[in-house]
Amino acid sequence: MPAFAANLSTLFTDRPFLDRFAAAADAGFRAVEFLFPYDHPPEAIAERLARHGLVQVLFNLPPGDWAAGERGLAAVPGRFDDVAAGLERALPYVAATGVGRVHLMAGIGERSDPAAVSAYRRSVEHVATRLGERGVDLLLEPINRRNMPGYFLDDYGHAVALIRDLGLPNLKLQFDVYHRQILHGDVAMALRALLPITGHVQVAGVPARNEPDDGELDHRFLFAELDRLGYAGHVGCEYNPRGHTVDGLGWFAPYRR
Ligand SMILES: O=C(O)C(=O)[C@@H](O)CO
Ligand SMILES: [Mg+2]
Repeated sequence: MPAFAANLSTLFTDRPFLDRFAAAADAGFRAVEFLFPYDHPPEAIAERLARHGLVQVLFNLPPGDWAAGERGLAAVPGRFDDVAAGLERALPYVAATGVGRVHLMAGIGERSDPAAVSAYRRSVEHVATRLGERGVDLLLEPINRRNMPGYFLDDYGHAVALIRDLGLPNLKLQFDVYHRQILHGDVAMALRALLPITGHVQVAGVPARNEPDDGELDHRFLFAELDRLGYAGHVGCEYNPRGHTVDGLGWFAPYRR
């Protein structure tokens, strides 16, 4: 049975961020992930993890100025220094939480633009190398453009080619089942092919991005498939609940440990 992580940026959002750790633990989760921790000191997050016996499995490196529309800077030409500074800003959170993997967002840009392609490669290589010195994985996540208009990395082929080409042992794919289905479909076959380079899996129903029991995919089949494939990581529950988070956790009951 796969282990599940509550995404605290999308679940339990009826309470302040730091109170979501308790809610996740009370609901039976043993692990959490979230998008960004940077509004809170690293020690405050570490304290909540310890208090509730939770493992931190993932968060994102700083994305630039989100309010201004930035969605990461890795593929934005001329912003390498900001990417490097973002990594330094994140390192105290990596140390405090003990997280084993972080996601680097690519940003807005075109894969047909050679300057963006080479900026992305340079950023990814730098950040992965620095994280590798600390035993931390760097993840790249293809994201569909309906949810994130203009996002550079909206293609599995591009992500996989870069991961294979750089050949860094700690550089891996963030396989978000929701985005995969919207971008390319063929989810189970892609899991089979890409599991060796997959560092994290996330899930949501398609197309509404609600609970995984909702929509066109059979979540029970996919979770069993992850077992058959020997996936040893976590599945991040990155969905927007239909109502109150706890009321929608019926799908989770058979997987609670
Ligand atoms: O949008 C998603 O899907 C994510 O996983 C976010 O972490 C994007 O950063
Ligand atoms: Mg995701």
